[in-house]
Amino acid sequence: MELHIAKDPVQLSENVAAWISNYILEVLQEQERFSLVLSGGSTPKQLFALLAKAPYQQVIPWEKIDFFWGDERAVPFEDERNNARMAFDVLLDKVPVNPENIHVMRTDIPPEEAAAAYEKLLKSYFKEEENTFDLVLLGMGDDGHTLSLFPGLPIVHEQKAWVKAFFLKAQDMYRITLTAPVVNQASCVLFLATGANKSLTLKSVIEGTFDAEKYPSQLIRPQDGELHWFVDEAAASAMEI
Ligand SMILES: O=C(O)[C@H](O)[C@@H](O)[C@H](O)[C@H](O)COP(=O)(O)O
Repeated sequence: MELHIAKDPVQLSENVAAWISNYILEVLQEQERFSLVLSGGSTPKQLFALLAKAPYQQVIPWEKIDFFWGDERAVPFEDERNNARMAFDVLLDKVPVNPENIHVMRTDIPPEEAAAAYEKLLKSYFKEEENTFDLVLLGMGDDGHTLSLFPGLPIVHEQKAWVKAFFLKAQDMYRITLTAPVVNQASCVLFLATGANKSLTLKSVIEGTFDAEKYPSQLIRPQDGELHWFVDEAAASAMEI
């Protein structure tokens, strides 16, 4: 695991944008297409906005990227809580992407059907490849959740399925989410976390003993890939380093 600490959220977004852009260009020297998983939540918004502007808008070969999502709130696309909607508003509507390469988790059909359809899509996209996504962007909630893997829920123990839907009582909505097993087959996973309100949880996730039931973010350990945490000083403030 590699930890990158930035001064504040602005510097963090700048560092991550530069890092991602280099990584995409490097990987595309070896292969034709790049698979990228976008995250929801508020932290990546600033990053997406940067990527939509110069120099990244011009430098990144957007047409070679296949876009996926880590999780989705089962609300209509028009609803501002919809993760895909945020990515379109801030990034995808502003860069030269091919709509055919954007793979949203559908919210216009029952959540279980959407999860099954997404799993089918991923299995056919990755076929027999050893690794799945080239890059997965993730966020971490104050409670240690990532994706829609919330503390204490059965989804945390999923070993087999790549995508699952379930009703999240606490938010009175269905969630559709990738599971830890499919993310752990990715070539590279990058967590973004900012703010003092995440500091104690971040310390437990990174430096504490393994307790995935309590801190689902600990489930993310790519078997054969890289794991990077990009955090700001406030989020890192409780850690030993
Ligand atoms: O749809 C979601 O809610 C997420 O994808 C979720 O896992 C998110 O990444 C974290 O909750 C962090 O969110 P913030 O960046 O808003 O703190």
